[in-house]
Amino acid sequence: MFIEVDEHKYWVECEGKGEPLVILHGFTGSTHTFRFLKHYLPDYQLIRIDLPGHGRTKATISSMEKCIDDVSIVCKKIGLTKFHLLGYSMGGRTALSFAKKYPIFVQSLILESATPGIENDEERKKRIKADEELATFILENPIEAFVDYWEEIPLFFSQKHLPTPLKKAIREERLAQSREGLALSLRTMGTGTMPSLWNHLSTILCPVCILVGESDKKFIQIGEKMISFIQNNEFHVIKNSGHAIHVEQSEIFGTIVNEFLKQRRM
Ligand SMILES: C=C(O[C@H]1C=C[C@H](C(=O)CCC(=O)O)[C@@H](C(=O)O)[C@@H]1O)C(=O)O
Repeated sequence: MFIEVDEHKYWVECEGKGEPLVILHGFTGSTHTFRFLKHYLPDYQLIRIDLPGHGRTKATISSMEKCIDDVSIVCKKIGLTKFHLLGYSMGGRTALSFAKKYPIFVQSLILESATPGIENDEERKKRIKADEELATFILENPIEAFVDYWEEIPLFFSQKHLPTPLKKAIREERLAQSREGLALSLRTMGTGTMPSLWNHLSTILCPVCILVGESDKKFIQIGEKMISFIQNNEFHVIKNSGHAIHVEQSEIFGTIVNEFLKQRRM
């Protein structure tokens, strides 16, 4: 269904019964990304939202702040006052930003391969420049050229061993995104553009489950640093997986999420 927030229209998929879990996909993803999770979470109401620039959502977003404000209104409009929140990569950055600003909503937080942003000003400026160059590349080339590039970044090397049908499905989801939407996402909600949350992690008081892939060295380091600031946390390094654990180790991912949620019921 579409939920309107000002002039924006968010595509939201809701299914299942039980405690609510709001799920936020990653860059190039959509509500399709986590549809499989219903098989591992039969006792939950799953709410998947297409983030700005992705899927069927129509939102000329201006910032991460505006995105999480919109998400808060979407959740209120569908009757959610308290929910578990799961985010993957870009969705993890968004979930963390949301939990910092709207803690009253968040029963527990699950972060897959997520960063709280970039603390160092010089590093942040470099990332903003890199994301701008990527956004320009996306707009100046066919979507196939971007997806060809994106599939080859080191973060996804471990996906090369995946079964062909699964690789095909991931590629098709990426090809289905609009170039304008992806560029908008990078320019307005990118890792460098978003305000760094590093100095705010200690204010996150809800239970936090952090998952990273064994071969994703960058995000293992980020996760290990994050848990030193987050009071109530559990940290999982998933064997035989890279950045997209939910793809590479779906069963382990679903089992950990289900176990974590069962111990944090409302
Ligand atoms: C390449 C880096 O950052 C990008 C990688 C992962 C994030 C993501 O959401 C990818 C999801 C996917 O394609 O499966 C993306 C983001 O957070 O927006 C980052 O731009 C990196 O080395 O940090």
